[in-house]
Amino acid sequence: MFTLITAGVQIYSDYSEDISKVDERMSVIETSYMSSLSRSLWSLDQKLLNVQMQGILNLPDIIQLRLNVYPDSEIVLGELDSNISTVSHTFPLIHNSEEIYTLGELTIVASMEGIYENLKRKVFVILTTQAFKTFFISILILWIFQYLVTRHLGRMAEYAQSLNIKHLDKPLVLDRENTKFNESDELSQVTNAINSMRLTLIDDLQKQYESENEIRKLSLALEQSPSSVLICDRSWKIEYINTKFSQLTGFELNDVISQHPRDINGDVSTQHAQLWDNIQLQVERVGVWQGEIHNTRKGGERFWEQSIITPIKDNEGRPNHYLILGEDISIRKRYEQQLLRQANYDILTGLPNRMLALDRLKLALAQARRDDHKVGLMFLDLDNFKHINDTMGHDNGDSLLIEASRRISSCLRGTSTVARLGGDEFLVILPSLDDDAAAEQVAERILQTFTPPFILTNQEVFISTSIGIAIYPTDSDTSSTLLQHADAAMYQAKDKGKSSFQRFSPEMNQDSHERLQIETRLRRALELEELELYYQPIVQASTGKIIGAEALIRWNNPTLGIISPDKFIPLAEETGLIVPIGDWVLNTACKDIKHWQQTTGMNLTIAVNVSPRQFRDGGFIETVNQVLSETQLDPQFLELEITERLILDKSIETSGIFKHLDEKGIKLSIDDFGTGYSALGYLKSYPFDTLKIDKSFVQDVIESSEDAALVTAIITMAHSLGLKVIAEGVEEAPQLGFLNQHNCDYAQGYFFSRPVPAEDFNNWLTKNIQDNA
Ligand SMILES: Nc1nc2c(ncn2[C@@H]2O[C@H](COP(=O)(O)O[C@H]3[C@@H](O)[C@H](n4cnc5c(=O)[nH]c(N)nc54)O[C@@H]3COP(=O)(O)O)[C@@H](O)[C@H]2O)c(=O)[nH]1
Repeated sequence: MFTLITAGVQIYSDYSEDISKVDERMSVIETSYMSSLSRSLWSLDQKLLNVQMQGILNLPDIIQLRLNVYPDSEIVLGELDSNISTVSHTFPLIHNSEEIYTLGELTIVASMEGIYENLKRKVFVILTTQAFKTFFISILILWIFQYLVTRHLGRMAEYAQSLNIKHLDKPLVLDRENTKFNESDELSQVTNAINSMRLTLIDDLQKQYESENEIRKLSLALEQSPSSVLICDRSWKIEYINTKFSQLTGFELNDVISQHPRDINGDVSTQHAQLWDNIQLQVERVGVWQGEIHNTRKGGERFWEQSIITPIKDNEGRPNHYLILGEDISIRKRYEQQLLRQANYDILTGLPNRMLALDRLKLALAQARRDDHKVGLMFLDLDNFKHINDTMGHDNGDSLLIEASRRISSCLRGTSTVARLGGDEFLVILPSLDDDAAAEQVAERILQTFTPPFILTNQEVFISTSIGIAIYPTDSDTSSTLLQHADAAMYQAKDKGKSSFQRFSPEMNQDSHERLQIETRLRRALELEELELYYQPIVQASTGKIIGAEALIRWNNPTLGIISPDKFIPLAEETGLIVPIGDWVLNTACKDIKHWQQTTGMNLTIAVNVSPRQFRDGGFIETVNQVLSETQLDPQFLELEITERLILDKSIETSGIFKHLDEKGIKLSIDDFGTGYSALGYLKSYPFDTLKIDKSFVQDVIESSEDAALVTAIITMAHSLGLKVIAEGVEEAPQLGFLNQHNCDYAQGYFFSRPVPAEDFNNWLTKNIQDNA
């Protein structure tokens, strides 16, 4: 097109040039001939006129001359062919003298044929050359375009066609060198665009893969969720249930699809409908509902479900689905009910426990206040229960408690409450009493029901109970004070000689207060360093030479003064405080005896008392090992004093502990021998080294022939079993004489020394060594 236009322009320009040549010729004729023609005409010189006109006619392209001579003659030269194109110019012929005369006019007709012929030729030549030129240039351009562009476009097209999800690994690379000139040309741009599209595609595919994985994972999680899952549409119509839901309820999707979750359990009660109205309202307003629903399985079985219901919101935050997560909590519910029962009832006896008893007491007091009645409160504690429990074992102890609770209950009216507070303590609440005497009558009846023996493993056992009574409103109008008063009265009854009841009187408060005070202060005695060890020497009976000492604890409280171990050890045992206290005693005693061994160079033994409660504590052996390793005391110089009570306590697995202690080389002695109730067979079965004759026998050994016989028998028996014998409570020389006479090995008592603080013991030790040197 461009070539055609330029060719057209060139042809037109040549044509215009040829035309202008004609015009030029005309103007040459005008300037060259017109004045001479005018003169020839003025002078009427026809010959010259003809010559001049012939001269004009001979000019190129001029084919005809028409000379109009005014007024009416005309001279025509040349032929005019009507088939050819002409152009004519007419020139006036003017004679310019003094006056101007227009003599005629000359019309010159020029043929255009030459011009047209010339034009045709030129058109042909131009078009032909242009066509060739265009053709070759086009070929060249096409080739260059093909080399530089088209083949790359083809490569791109081919790449784009082969581009699919599976073949995204190779980038598009053009078959050309990358130079700085082409690095940002269109092909590079397109290539980069395709490659970045490929990367975006890879990225998108990766994301799609990840999100598909995520969706798959989530849907698997939903499907395999241990909770039941139910999804409803925005109108609360079920759309989806997971496997757990089907397992839990027995319903398949077809059973429940499009139903409201409220309706699937078939409960048409208004209460159930109300619950679901509340659930929907709360979920829509608050965004979550949590609670327990009593549901029904397909088979009709009821179960408790813990549910969480939340909306699933769309991107605009509008709920478009609802998610119901459920968990079968029937077992937990049952367990809770059981716990509730356990929380309120004593498992062993089935009686109300302390918590429920206190509730009932408060209720009884409120009612009595309203009705202006009295309430009787009895605190019962079985006498010597601990001994039975320790000696006959816990199973027998349990049977005894069950039978005791049965006997107590049998003495009461239906409106009364008997509760077990723990251990061997019971509480009886007598509501709506008319007078104080009524409570005492009940107490009397209870005491009587304890008269017949209890049968424990075919053995008759006599057990009594001590009862403390407090009356509302006479003794107090609050439940806690009434309880304290009944407790104080019970202790008084025990002190009175057991198997009795005692009405509360204000003086009793003092005793129970004291007990409480001791307990509270004992808890802090260790950390306040109020405990101290006293040492009492143990000597060879024949020479009086020291062989060791017994560690005896003392409690020196700034407010209560020196408190005897008899008073606080039982309390420490009851409360469990004996474990940390016993650990402290063991550690201090081993440390002190190690010190005296080092200062005297003697192999002194330390005897330490161990309570059954310490044995029951799982960490006893570990504590002993740790103390020995910390104090570096050789185990053979530690003697643990164990009472018969421990041996007879079937609830403690003693033999393993004894075995371990024995293997370790630790000495074991049986303390207070003779005060126990049981057979002596155990002496053979346990690895004892020493037997300590109780001081009660030693003290009367001179006056009482029975005690003398007993002491003699014990020494003989112990020796026959390979045991050494220590006689405790030796206060007088005759007692020592008797013991020596009967070959008692060792002696301990005021005769030698009272238990004294460590410093005094150290002095005594030094003197004893000097005396026996
Ligand atoms: N579990 C622990 N029990 C301990 C510990 N320390 C002491 N106790 C026990 O407390 C009970 C009372 O002890 P205590 O008041 O120290 O009485 C001891 C001696 O003082 C006393 N004794 C010693 N010689 C005589 C004497 O000649 N006459 C006399 N009337 N009394 C004397 O005997 C008690 C020693 O008893 P025993 O242990 O049986 O050898 C007492 O049962 C201690 O066991 C402790 O750390 N842990």
